[in-house]
Amino acid sequence: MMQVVRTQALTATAFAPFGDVLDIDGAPDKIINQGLCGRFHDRAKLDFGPEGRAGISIFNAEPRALPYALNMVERHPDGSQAFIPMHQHPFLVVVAPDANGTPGTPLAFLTTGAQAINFHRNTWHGVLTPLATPGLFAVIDRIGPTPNLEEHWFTPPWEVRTP
Ligand SMILES: NC(=O)N[C@@H](O)C(=O)O
Ligand code: NI
Repeated sequence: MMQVVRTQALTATAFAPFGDVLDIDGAPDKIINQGLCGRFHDRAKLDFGPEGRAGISIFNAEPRALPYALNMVERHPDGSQAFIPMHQHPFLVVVAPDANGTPGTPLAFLTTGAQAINFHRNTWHGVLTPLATPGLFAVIDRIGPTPNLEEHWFTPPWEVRTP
């Protein structure tokens, strides 16, 4: 019997146990560039571990559609991972709490199109999941000597649906 998880709007508060939401909500921390730019300063907890370093990669991902079969979540024990869209389309962000080494009930968020996210180290999450073309993202994550990947496959998959 397939279990259903309903999408909800991404907010910094709801996402806080899992990571950071990067957006321009509220006033900027600094006004720079002769008053022509607001800087929302240092808004993500980046973590690349003692052996790793920061890397920026570009992901060009196939768009998915809702309802979405969530077959797998993964986590990166050695570092954080940020998804920064290079477009303004909402995308799907799935996370799950850890329950003694396996994921608990997943949560599914839809971004506004003007949000980026940063998963904290070792947070169960769905892989990058665009919902439109281009599925173009900058990804900031750990480059290092270890695999830095743990996967958990759901059988049966969860079904991600809008409310
Ligand atoms: N594997 C990879 O580079 N990306 C995944 O970690 C992901 O979360 O999409
Ligand atoms: Ni990942």
